[in-house]
Amino acid sequence: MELAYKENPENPDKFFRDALVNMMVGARDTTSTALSWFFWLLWKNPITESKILQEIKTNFNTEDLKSCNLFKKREEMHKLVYLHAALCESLRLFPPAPFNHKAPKQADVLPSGHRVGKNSKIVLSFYSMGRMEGIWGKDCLEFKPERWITEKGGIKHEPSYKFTAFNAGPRACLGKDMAFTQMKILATTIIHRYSIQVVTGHPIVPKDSVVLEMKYGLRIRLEKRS
Ligand code: HEM
Repeated sequence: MELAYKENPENPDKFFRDALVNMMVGARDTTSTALSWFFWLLWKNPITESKILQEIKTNFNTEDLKSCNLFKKREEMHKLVYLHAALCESLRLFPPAPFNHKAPKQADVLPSGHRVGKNSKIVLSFYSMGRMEGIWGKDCLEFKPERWITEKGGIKHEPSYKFTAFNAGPRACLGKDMAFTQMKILATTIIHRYSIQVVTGHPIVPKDSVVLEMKYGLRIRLEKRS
């Protein structure tokens, strides 16, 4: 975008349009898609939901919970280890950016020994990588937030070349921290007030698209917690 602006400084409208579309697709659509899959997985895994609810109640006092005055300090965000783990697990199984592609500037040999020609394109399927037994183990298809938690109860950090939802290397997502912040605020605010019930019979199917949205959306009923 910076390059586009420098090459064409007399047309700032195009620059701002591109910046805006970039943010809408790269920041808004990815985060909202991640949350749809997350809430669907919670509905399918009520034990995970109750563990998150318990974690919220343990870490916030009743007054703050009632007034939604939740994240006054950034450190509060790091207390919700189980919620963080459940979000990572959801992003592993349903990465909002399900694939990426790269092209070499010149013919090269990959560390694996594969030769790539100047005009080749390498397609990386982040969706498949998140479900490969060789990468995540025998239980790779199970939704298991525990895999992200260390024996000492902290977050287990996985290398970005393994957990690829935010891409890896120099073009990795710049908004990763902001995305987690937004998802945690939203998830905490909703989960401590409501239980999400997916409408019976509503089909949940991934859309064949650059952003892994739900083809028919997520139709839900909110049940207020007592
Ligand atoms: C769950 C939410 C998100 C996911 C899964 C995600 C994922 C990604 C991925 C896979 C890329 C690499 C795209 C490519 O190479 O073609 C990327 C790039 C980027 N993301 Fe995110 N993103 C998320 C949220 C956000 C948010 C909230 C922001 C900003 C507030 C953001 C800003 C960016 C930017 C600026 C880049 C381009 C980085 C570069 O090319 O140097 N993202 N993101």
